[in-house]
Amino acid sequence: MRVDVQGLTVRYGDVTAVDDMTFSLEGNKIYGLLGRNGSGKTSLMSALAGYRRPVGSVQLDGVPVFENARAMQNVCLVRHTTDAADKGDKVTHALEYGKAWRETWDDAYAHELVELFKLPLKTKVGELSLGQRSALGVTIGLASRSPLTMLDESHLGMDTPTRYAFYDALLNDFMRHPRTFLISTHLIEELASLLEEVVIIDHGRLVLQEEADVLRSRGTEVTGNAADVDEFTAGLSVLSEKTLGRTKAAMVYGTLDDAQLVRARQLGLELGPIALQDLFVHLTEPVGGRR
Ligand SMILES: Nc1ncnc2c1ncn2[C@@H]1O[C@H](COP(=O)(O)OP(=O)(O)OP(=O)(O)O)[C@@H](O)[C@H]1O
Repeated sequence: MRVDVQGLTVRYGDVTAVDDMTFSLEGNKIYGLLGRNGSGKTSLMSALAGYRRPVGSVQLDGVPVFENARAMQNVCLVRHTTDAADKGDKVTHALEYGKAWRETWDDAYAHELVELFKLPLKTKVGELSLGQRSALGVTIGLASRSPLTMLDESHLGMDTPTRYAFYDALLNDFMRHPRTFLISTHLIEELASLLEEVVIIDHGRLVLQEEADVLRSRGTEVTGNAADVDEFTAGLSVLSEKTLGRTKAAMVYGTLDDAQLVRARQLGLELGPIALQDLFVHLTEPVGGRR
C-alpha cells in the first residue's frame, strides 16, 4: 500500500507533535520509523491510521484515509499498549475482533503465532504479562495481513528470544505476503537488518528518508590499533568510539576519499559499515539540548 503525506500537522493544544510533514512511502517494504521519545511517531502513525482529522492530507493508495471506513479497514495499527482490546476480554476474543474487523485476517496464521508465543487464549487481556501483551499485539498485527501494518513499539515488552522469534516471523511473513510495514522502535540495531527504508523524525519534523543501505554507507566503522585509529580519525567526524585493550573501533560520519582509503590500508585498519543506531544518534538532537 502506498502512503502519501502532505503538509501533515498534528497538534494537542499548544504542543505541535507533527509539524508540516511531507513524504511518501511507495509501499510493499518494511520501513523503520525512528525518532527520539516525544518526536511524534505515535501521533504520525495515528494520523496514518485515520484516527484523527488531519491538518494537511494523508492518502493511502491515493485515497484520503480519514472518515473512510474502506481505507481504514486496510490499516492495522498496533500500539505498545493494547488499548484497542478491552482489558476484560479474553485473548481469544481479542483475536476474534481482529478477525471480524479485517477481510485480510488469516486465522490459521493467528493460531500459529499463538503457539509460537505461547499465548494463553483463556486469560483476560488485562491479566497478561507485559511480554504476553506485546506478543498479542504483534500476533494481531501480523495475522491482520493488513496492506498497511504499523507496529508502534509493539514488541517493546518481549524478552530477547521472543523478540528474535518475532523478527523471524515478521520477515518470513513479509516474504510470503509482501505489504507495507511501518515499524517504530528504539531497539534499532536488532531490527536494522530487516529494514529496507528508514524514516527519521525529530521534533515532529522529517529529518531524512533513505534506503537503509544508503544510510549505512554514509559512515564507516574504523577498527584497529588504538593509536592508529586515533591518527586516522583526527579531524574526522567521530560519532562514537569503543576501546578494548589496544584495539579501538570508531564510527566515522562522512564518505572517505581515496587518499584516506590508502592511508587506512597502510595503517592496517579494518573498514566496515556503520551501525544504523550510531547514525540515528548523530542525526537527532542530543539528550539535553541542541548541538
Ligand atoms: N494526547 C496528548 N495530549 C497532549 N500532548 C500529547 C498527546 N499525545 C502526545 N502528545 C505530545 O506530542 C508529542 C509527540 O508525542 P508522540 O507520542 O507522538 O511521540 P513518540 O515519538 O511516539 O514518543 P515515544 O517514543 O516516547 O513513544 C510529545 O510532546 C507529547 O507530549
